[in-house]
Amino acid sequence: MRATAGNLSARADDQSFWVTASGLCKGELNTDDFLRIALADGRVLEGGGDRKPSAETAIHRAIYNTQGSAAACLHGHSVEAVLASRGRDPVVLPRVEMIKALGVWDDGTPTALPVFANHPDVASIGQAVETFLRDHPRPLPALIVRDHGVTAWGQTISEALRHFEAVEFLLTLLARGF
Ligand SMILES: CSC[C@@H](O)[C@@H](O)C(=O)COP(=O)(O)O
Ligand SMILES: [Zn+2]
Repeated sequence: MRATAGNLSARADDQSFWVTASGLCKGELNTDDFLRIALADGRVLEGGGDRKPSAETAIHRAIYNTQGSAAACLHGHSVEAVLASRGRDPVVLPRVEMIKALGVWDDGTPTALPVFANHPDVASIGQAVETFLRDHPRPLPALIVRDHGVTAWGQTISEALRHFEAVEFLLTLLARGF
């Protein structure tokens, strides 16, 4: 998570979630570096002090508001995500063994990762994500913002990390010409 890129969140209860404060190095976080956000309207409910919530909080909120089972969302940037998201919409993940880490076990399950435009106004990305996830009730547990990076989610932090790492592996295959 180079140069303060990335943001991490976990659902707190059925009304709110914790998200990393904006602009921080993710390798140096402590418990003061998280803010609790209202799912209903994005207001800061707790924590942070002089810190602001992640600039990409709206994307996390869209996921929690549409994926009832999502308890953690992880966002990062990688060279491979930028390369693989260029010229592909959606990004169809290769059906190699690692696809099973995303819960894809048969040929009938689509492996298309939705691609969202990297609008400067992140709220509009969040709106696009919410609209897509409401229209696609059984999506892959991840999405990609073009020229930017992946956000993956899961029912636990560990599962969200597994999904994130699996997507990054599969994007690396595409970026390397698979
Ligand atoms: C290195 S700038 C990256 C940011 O613009 C953003 O994309 C990001 O992932 C981190 O934003 P943040 O507000 O710190 O959560
Ligand atoms: Zn980002």
